[in-house]
Amino acid sequence: MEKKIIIITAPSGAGKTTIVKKLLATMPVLAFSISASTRVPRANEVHGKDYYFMSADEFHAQIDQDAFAEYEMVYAGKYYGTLKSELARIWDNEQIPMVDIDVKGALSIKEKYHDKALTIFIQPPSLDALRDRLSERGTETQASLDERLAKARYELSFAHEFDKIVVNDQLEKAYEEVKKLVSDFLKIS
Ligand SMILES: Nc1ncnc2c1ncn2[C@@H]1O[C@H](COP(=O)(O)OP(=O)(O)OP(=O)(O)O)[C@@H](O)[C@H]1O
Ligand SMILES: Nc1nc2c(ncn2[C@@H]2O[C@H](COP(=O)(O)O)[C@@H](O)[C@H]2O)c(=O)[nH]1
Repeated sequence: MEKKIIIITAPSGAGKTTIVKKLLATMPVLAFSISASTRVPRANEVHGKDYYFMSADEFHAQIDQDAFAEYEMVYAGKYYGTLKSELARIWDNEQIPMVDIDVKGALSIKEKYHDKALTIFIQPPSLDALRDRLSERGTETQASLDERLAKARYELSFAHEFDKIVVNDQLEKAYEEVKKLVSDFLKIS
């Protein structure tokens, strides 16, 4: 099987994880690429399912071993990275990695795998909608919300660096659009 990769990126709160979860539920050929992160797990998050949670020392040891396809310090001094071993695990399983990462990380991984990658930028309808979604998700403090919104303004300017832009105004419509892009890319119906 050809080693393809799908990269979904967006500012925090745009809805990429929601769309990715819906795709994973209907397209068994896709597998979620579990990132490594030094952030604290949220309630209900599971090590080895949502993230490989690591201490900063463990993460740095992985950097020293050149274990990452990409990594970034994304928020609040916390590192997030895509492990090469995770991509290999998914390809070995005859599946396609679905990589849900921040904009800078997506630009570097696109550079690395450009010949086999489909990159999709999920665009929120507005910054106000982004603020509302992050507030309603209930995961952020005022400080982390401000940090994510400030970064979103910058990230939105990179939308055109990606293969496709999908506006997530109505979830179902955005999901169907992404599903069609992925199906066309993988040549499956
Ligand atoms: N089209 C939509 N309309 C309204 N709410 C939405 C829509 N899409 C997603 N949401 C909600 O917005 C919130 C943020 O979505 P989600 O967690 O998927 O964003 P994200 O881009 O993955 O964020 P992060 O990068 O922080 O992980 C969630 O509570 C989700 O249910
Ligand atoms: N560059 C990378 N960014 C990643 C990776 N895994 C997740 N992320 C992005 O981090 C933010 C914050 O996530 P949260 O779970 O704390 O809300 C979000 O934009 C993720 O997409 C990664 O491996 N590399």
